[in-house]
Amino acid sequence: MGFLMDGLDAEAYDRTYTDGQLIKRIAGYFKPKLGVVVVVSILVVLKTLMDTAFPLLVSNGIDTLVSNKALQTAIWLAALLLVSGILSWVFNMLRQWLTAIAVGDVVLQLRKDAFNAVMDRDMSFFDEFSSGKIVSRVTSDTDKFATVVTLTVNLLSQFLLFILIAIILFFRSWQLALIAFTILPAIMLVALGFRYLARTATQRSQRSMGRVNSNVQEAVSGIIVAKNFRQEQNMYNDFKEINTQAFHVDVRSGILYNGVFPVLVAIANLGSTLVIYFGGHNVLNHSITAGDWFLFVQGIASLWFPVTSIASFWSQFQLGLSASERVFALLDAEPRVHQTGNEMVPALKGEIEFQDMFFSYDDRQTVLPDFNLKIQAGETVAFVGHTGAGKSSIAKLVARFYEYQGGKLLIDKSDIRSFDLHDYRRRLGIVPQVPFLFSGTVAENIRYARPGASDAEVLQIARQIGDGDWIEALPEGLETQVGEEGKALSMGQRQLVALARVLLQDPAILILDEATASVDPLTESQIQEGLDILLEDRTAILIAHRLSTIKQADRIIVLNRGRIVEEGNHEHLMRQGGHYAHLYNTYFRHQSPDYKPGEGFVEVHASVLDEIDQATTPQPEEVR
Ligand SMILES: Nc1ncnc2c1ncn2[C@@H]1O[C@H](COP(=O)(O)OP(=O)(O)OP(=O)(O)O)[C@@H](O)[C@H]1O
Repeated sequence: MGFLMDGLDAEAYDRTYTDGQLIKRIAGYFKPKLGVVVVVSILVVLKTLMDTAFPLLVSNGIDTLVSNKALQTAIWLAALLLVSGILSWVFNMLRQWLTAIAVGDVVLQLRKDAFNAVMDRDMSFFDEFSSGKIVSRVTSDTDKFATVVTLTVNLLSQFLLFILIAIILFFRSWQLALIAFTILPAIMLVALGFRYLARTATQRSQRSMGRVNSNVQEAVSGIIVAKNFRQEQNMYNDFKEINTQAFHVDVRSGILYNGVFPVLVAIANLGSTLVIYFGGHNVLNHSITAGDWFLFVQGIASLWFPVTSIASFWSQFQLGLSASERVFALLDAEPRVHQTGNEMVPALKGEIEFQDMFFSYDDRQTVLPDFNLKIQAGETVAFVGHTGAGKSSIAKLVARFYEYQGGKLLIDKSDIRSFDLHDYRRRLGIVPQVPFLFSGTVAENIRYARPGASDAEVLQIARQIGDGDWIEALPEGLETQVGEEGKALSMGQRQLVALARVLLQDPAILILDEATASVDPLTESQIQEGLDILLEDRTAILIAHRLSTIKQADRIIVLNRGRIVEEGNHEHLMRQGGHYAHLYNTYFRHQSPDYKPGEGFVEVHASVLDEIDQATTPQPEEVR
């Protein structure tokens, strides 16, 4: 398919299931609805019987009328046709109604399972897969799953009709039935060949739609940046390319789907021609009756109808089948973080120890080659270092968001892998660099840490930070709506809410990825006060960007390319004239209260400067 199909390959966590496996899995979802499934099956049989009755009644009616030309027979025939027509309609309606209810319930369950699966995935999963694609798996793919089930019920009903009519035709005249069936191999060949082509076309079509979705989602999320850099046209160009690809994929699928139907109808018509010709002959030489001939002409149309109509809704069927495949692949995705036990973590002192840790996100780059560090319970440790040194990665490992490949991580001397993760994370407070708030009020967001907390507790916690002045500044105090992702609050206010939230949680270990965004001096001092309270009596890992926070730490760890190059407190490290002194000159000097441009540099040893120069020169990628 060439460049047109670029980017439409399967995701790393996609699996290929056989149709049999998929149908078995779908059937599994219907197990709790066995009662409804049985009733629907009975209704399908009843409706099919009523549909079969029509050609049978007319055929027998013709023969009866030929031998006994009574008006009463015609009236009876019409009445029976009417009754069978009405019953067929009633059975069909009930079947559709019950199927819709059962399928609706199953989709509800499937969507819950898909959502839970997404919630359970490790952070590496979200790094690898765009939110747009994940969203479409939980929403539209589960909907398409419903389509496949409804179509399967229709298909079953049509095949039942096929079998019943075939049996009747063979009973009436096996010779004519054999003639009618000569076209079966050709029809099967085309239908089966099409089935494989349709599967590929449908998967491509879904993937291209997934690309369109994630592109739109990313464009909307990053609109501020795009506008700021006047990149609207480039974004439009990217979208145009992806959208055009989706168009080409759809056109190809359309040609395939619409091309096969006329071929099947032509073959079926050939069968009808044969039946009309040989049937006519048989009537003339009295080997079958006129009624039988009618039955064949009428029956043959119904006979091939299921096979040809499969082709017409095969596209939807395939769409549903590959959507189910994508949903099941999401449910079955292997976790990357492996726990060896599920010990409960009732309380923690907060001692953290990295032993010979080796960590990389992927096989392209090593982040921590051989990391050793012991953080005492209650200690506040600030990590500093150039961007990409591995500071956040260390915090993410303590939060057990990612799997490490070598060494050990001990919490209170127990292997982190032995913990029940949900329980462990309850002892962990995380303040991310960009605090995320959920739509709702400020109070609801603070209460997120402990849903059972009373209004008074929330208020008391909020007042601990900056004497509660920040709450007074909010238009409706704690009842102020924060807007989507907290966008109705200033960045400083969002940070204060995030601090209050962790304060309410009262964790044993605090991880603070300090915001780089500058806030006004008043908010800064409020945040600092909040931090003072937060850091008391708990272990804290600070990914520090503010000089004031760094100075608060008991120990500063200077990282360079995943290795500890210096450690100590601010004064000690400043005197050393090493990496920290260099970082101070570069990042922190201007935050000093007595900062004057061009002044206040501390001396850095020439050997350290050389080392830094070498480190910043691009090196071949380091991979273990
Ligand atoms: N999710 C990820 N997938 C792959 N590589 C990653 C991921 N997150 C970080 N990295 C890489 O790991 C290395 C360490 O990143 P990390 O975020 O730990 O650095 P940092 O010291 O916290 O930097 P900063 O101060 O800029 O946040 C970097 O080279 C980065 O590109």
